[in-house]
Amino acid sequence: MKNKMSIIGVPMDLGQSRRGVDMGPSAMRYAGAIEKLQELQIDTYDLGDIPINRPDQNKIENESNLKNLKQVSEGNQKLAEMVDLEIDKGHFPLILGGDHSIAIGSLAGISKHYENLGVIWYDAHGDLNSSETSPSGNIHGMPLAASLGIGNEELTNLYGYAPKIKPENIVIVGARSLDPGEKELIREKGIKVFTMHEIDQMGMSKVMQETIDYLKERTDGIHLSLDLDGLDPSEAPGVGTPVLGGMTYRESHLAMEMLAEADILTSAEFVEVNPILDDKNKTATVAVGLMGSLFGEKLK
Ligand SMILES: NC(=[NH2+])NCCC[C@H](N)C(=O)O
Ligand SMILES: [Mn+2]
Ligand SMILES: [Mn+2]
Repeated sequence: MKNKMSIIGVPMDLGQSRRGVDMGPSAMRYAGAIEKLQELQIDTYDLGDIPINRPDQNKIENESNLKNLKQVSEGNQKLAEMVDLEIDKGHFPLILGGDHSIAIGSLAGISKHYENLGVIWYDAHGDLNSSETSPSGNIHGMPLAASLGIGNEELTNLYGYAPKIKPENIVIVGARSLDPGEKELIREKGIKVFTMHEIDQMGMSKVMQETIDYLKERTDGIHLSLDLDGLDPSEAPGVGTPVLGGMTYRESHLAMEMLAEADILTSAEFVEVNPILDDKNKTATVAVGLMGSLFGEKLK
């Protein structure tokens, strides 16, 4: 892994309907994210937070059913530019969310640098909806589809090109809440998914080994998009869309340790930390602990 890391906060809460996830970057910084990285001898550049415009409450700004489309795409455009620039400098981008809609901007900025960007989507959800299939109109349920070039053009064509990624370069880990349209897309595109069922049956070690082996041979860079709701809500309660039966704290640390060991990541993001819904900043603290394992912290 690169030894220079750029931290980019994205205080975005407009991709879903529960306020507070905009404070995720602060919560993770407060939980010691920067200090943790410095402890690991990583040259850390904290670039602060990207400004996110608030919607004008007095006017309905778009005709589509996508909530806050304008502000979400504006924020993502800025994020894409910033990520792109940091990679140009040779830095590893670590993005702190914010709701998961920010993956649209992250991937837009990252993917320009790779022919075959791999994506590990660590999440209870597939985030493979489009305006046609979304049950909620929340853009945080759409970033993976948008990056595949599916959905509203303002999202799919963000940063001026589409698609950002290929279906065969994605691995979803921890899925347990998939909408009908998402299941159909997974089947149609042959997207690799390890649901909780497979994690229970195979064990996390085997799941991660297969994920690593699968992506290593077909990609030239790998982005980890880690949604804290991938973990069980008993261990990560501060999320807006919790789903029971998730990956444990230990399984998640093992996954991060295996990624560190394989040394395959070229960028990462931690999203959906909502300190308002949290229990004494527990979820942000878990996120920072996972960053430790992901970036090489050793137990002995
Ligand atoms: N990043 C997330 N937490 N996504 C949750 C998405 C929930 C649901 N599938 C939707 O599209 O509305
Ligand atoms: Mn999720
Ligand atoms: Mn998600």
